[in-house]
Amino acid sequence: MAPAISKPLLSDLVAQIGKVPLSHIRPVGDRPDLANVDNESGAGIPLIDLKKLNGPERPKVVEAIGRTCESDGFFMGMLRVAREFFHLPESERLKCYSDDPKKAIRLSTSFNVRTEKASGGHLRDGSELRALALRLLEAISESLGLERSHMVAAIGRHAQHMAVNYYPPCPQPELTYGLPGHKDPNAITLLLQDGVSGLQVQRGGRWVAVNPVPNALVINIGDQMQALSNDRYKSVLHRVIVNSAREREDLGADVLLADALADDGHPLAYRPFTFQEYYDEFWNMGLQSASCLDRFRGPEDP
Ligand SMILES: O=C(O)CCC(=O)C(=O)O
Ligand SMILES: [Fe+2]
Repeated sequence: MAPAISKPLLSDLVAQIGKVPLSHIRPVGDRPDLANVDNESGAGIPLIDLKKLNGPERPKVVEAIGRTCESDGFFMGMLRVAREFFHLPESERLKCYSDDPKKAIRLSTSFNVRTEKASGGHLRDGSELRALALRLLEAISESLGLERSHMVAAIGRHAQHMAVNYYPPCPQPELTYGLPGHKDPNAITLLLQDGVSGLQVQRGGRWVAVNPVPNALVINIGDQMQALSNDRYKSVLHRVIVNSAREREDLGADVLLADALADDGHPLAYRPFTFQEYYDEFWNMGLQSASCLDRFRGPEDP
């Protein structure tokens, strides 16, 4: 039987009332300010041919990955799954509903429904992408001047989350978000967007649109990579805005860390912590700030 939930799913609510429900309207100071988004320079987010990691040009690709991890934390590397799922009858969709953000497979309506009022429809679920993520971790190790296997070994046991995010058309996109500004808590995120824009990254204090490039993955560094690289690589603030004309979907795969610890020859910026500790803190703080890395700054015993 479908679980009883206190809030209707947002996609159904919007279709019924044709406007953003009051509960989902953001305070005036916390709205997307759509007129003030840089839609052009997102083209400057590097497009890297990952196939070349397997050939003679590997050193150049590794260097390009390192450069972009140090500056933007974002680079670029289609699906009908979400649309099919979200067009199923409500009773079928509710079978997947859970408000527990740590559950690997769940239907939800925001980043953290326990604390957030932001809009969105998300089917979080959890293969080939893992293999690519591990190859990227190898390239990232090399870009930091480490052995190819360093990051994967440092990470040790790891898990992967997969999320299918679905954003229904929103009649008043200026009043709310698809996902509010956040940094990813994991090590690395691989994202396959459909053809609809919505993802934005903060660069130099401005929001820049990461417009979809056909067949390209968007890859971004998360908090664990920032800690593992001892702050050399940055976990980057990003958000998703919605639009009134088109639904949008994407598929994201995150590599999570079990045990994060780094020493690249500099004083450690963070005290040793396990990913479980970090993940608990991240969800408990409820997106009050974009990341909780500062709470893990060390050393523990000065
Ligand atoms: O939907 C997107 O484009 C980004 C999703 C995202 O940032 C996330 O799931 O953490
Ligand atoms: Fe994200």
